[in-house]
Amino acid sequence: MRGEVTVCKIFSFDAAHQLVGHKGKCANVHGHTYKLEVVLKGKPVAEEGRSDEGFVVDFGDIKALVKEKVVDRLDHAFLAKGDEPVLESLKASGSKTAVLSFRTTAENLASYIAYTLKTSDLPVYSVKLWETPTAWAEVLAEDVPEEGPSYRMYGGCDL
Ligand SMILES: Nc1nc2c(c(=O)[nH]1)N=C([C@H](O)[C@H](O)COP(=O)(O)OP(=O)(O)OP(=O)(O)O)CN2
Ligand SMILES: [Zn+2]
Repeated sequence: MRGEVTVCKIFSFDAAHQLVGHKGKCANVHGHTYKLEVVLKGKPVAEEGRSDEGFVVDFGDIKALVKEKVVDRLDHAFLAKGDEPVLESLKASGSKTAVLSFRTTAENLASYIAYTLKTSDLPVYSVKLWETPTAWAEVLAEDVPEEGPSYRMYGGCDL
C-alpha cells in the first residue's frame, strides 16, 4: 500500500532438536544457532512530536515482544514434537524443553512463529527462519490460515 514501509528486526537463538524418521543425519539429536528475521509492514507514525514519530513500530518494542513470545521460550531448549525418545529423560533431568506438537522442521517452526506474532498485535509481514547459514524457511503472514498452521488441527502446544 502507498506510504507503507517494511522494517526488520533480527534475532538469534540456540536450540536442539531431532527429526525422528529422517533419512539422513537429522535423525540424530543435534543443535542449531537459528537466525530469525521478523519483517513488519505499515505506515510510519505521522504525528509530529510523538516519541514514535516516523516509526512503523519501535525496534525496541519489536525486540521485547518477539523475545517474550518466541525467543525466550525456544532459546537453549530441546524443541520437540513430543515423540522423541530422549524427551522424557531430558524433562526428568530438568533440561529446558519446548513441546510444540509438530515436527520441528524449519518450515513448521517458521509457521508457528508467524502465527504466534500475527496473533500478538504486531503488523507482521513475514518471518524468515535460518536453520543453518545455508538453509531457511519463510512464511508470509498473509499465508497463515486464520485458524493457524495445520499442526494446530491435530495437536496442542505447551507454549
Ligand atoms: N526442507 C527441510 N529439509 C531439512 C530440514 C528442514 O527443516 N526442512 N532440516 C534438516 C536438519 O534439521 C538440518 O537442518 C540439516 O540441514 P542441512 O541443510 O542438510 O544441514 P548441513 O549442515 O548439511 O548444511 P550444509 O550447509 O549443506 O553443510 C534437514 N533437511
Ligand atoms: Zn536440524
